[in-house]
Amino acid sequence: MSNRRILVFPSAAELGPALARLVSSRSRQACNSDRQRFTLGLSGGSLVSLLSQELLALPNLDSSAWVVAFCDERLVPFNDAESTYGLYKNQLLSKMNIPDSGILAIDPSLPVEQCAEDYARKLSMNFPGESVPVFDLLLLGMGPDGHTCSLFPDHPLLEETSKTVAAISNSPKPPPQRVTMTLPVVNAARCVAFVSTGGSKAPVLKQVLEGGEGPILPAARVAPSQGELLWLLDEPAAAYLTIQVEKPTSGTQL
Ligand SMILES: O=C1O[C@H](COP(=O)(O)O)[C@@H](O)[C@H](O)[C@H]1O
Repeated sequence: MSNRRILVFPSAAELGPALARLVSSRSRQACNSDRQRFTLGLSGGSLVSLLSQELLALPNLDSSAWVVAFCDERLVPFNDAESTYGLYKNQLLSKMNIPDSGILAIDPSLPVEQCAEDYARKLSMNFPGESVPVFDLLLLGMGPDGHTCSLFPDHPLLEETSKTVAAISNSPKPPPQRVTMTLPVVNAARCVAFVSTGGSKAPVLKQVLEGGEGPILPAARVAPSQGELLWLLDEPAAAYLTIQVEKPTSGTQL
């Protein structure tokens, strides 16, 4: 896996600024390319506060040409504490200069299957000419069970090949109803970066990154076909790894 890099920071406090530099550098690259815009997919969970805090600390971050979508979303009203969009709206998006038309959120008033179809339509309209949307950067998290987006171990959605967005009604992690990007979208991205911190992730990270006897977990199925794959970890999360990792310094290119 030559396009995979595993970067281990002493703590989340050191990882955070590097994550912000990654977003900012990929934004610059994309906005300066023929595409003239930066397409970013966000995940929920522990990423929300870390990313929000670090991006807002960057001086002069121009997000006027950003298109932001959500790698997965929980089917709850936006004012529910479980709404990923709601959390980002309060903590980050309301403080940036992204045009409203550049924020692609689900319609939580719809039944879950229709909500997934509606969200797939929104993605498709914003990626004209692409049968599978190709994002510049997808930021992913991973649960202690190895799930990423709302793709859970042993779930049939892992085998989805025709839809870009799928509905799930029986998520083992509450809330049960969610919509999620599928693996074809994740693996089409130009860059996918996982962010994983804390000792509770150490056992599953070993299984995902080093393999072994167990089943192939959802996060281990993320392997962008043309793009790069970055794992940004802190030392507690990386504690059980025996493979070679990078220990970044302030000069490390991301
Ligand atoms: O439920 C979810 O969990 C994953 C992992 O979250 P974390 O709090 O363990 O980092 C997250 O990436 C996903 O977006 C979310 O819906």
